[in-house]
Amino acid sequence: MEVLCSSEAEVYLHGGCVTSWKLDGKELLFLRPDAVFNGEKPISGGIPHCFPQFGPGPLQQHGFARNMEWSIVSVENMQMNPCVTLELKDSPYSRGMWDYGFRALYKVTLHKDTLSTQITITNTHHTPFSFTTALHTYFKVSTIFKTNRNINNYVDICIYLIRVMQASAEEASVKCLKGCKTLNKEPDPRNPVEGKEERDVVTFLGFVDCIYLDAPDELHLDNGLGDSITIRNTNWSDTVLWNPYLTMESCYKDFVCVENARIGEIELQPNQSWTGVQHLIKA
Ligand SMILES: O=P(O)(O)OC[C@H]1O[C@H](O)[C@H](O)[C@@H](O)[C@@H]1O
Repeated sequence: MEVLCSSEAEVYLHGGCVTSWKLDGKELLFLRPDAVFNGEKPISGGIPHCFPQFGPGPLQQHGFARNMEWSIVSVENMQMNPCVTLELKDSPYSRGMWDYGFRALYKVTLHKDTLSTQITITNTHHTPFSFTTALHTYFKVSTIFKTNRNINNYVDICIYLIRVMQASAEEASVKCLKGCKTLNKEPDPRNPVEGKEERDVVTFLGFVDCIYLDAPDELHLDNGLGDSITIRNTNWSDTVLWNPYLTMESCYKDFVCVENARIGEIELQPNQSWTGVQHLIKA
């Protein structure tokens, strides 16, 4: 997908995953170095789906939608903005894990400065079902710990200290979460610790795996690379921040996940639908 040569996006049918969003050639999403595109596992990076379970829970971590092949329903040009709609339906594979009929429609629209996604889940089963879900968006960032050299001499120490002093300009941060109730999944994801976010500006200075309940419908991400991205949503009530720190030593300095999520179960009656909209807007 491309808009007047200034913005581009890439979408894979495997997992219905947006893997790239570039403005003027600059990538704003992140693909982990362990990402593979052979269909053998979910694509690690971009905007993977978590459905029908955010997790942890009885199904595999983050559910099966990110493992499955989605299909194209339509490709349109909406007032010069390319738009692709993908579909995922239950199959013997999904029924083996979650025995319900469903239809997911995922519409991805690329505007000049905005990447918009709309997901609609419909219950096509004859009984109600419940699910949790998220868009597990990986953003490319810089953190203050990023240094391309080992700190082993006086010059390196000086460079490192200068970087730390410049941290406010160079590190990724998220604004607008102050006051939210938090469920910190560290140290035990199955028994999250309740709390409240007191910071105006949330940074990623170590391992982060935290749910923000009833988060605002607009957040601001500073990626530490000179870009400010507004994350606006409708119906995605919760937010999850994740950075794996040293558990992913090769790449933790280069991305953060800011995930629009529904942590509490959504129940759908037969033929009922739920829709969540996300806009990523480069300021
Ligand atoms: O490695 P994955 O299965 O993609 O999951 C990566 C992470 O996703 C979310 O942000 C969860 O809150 C984390 O608990 C989980 O570790």
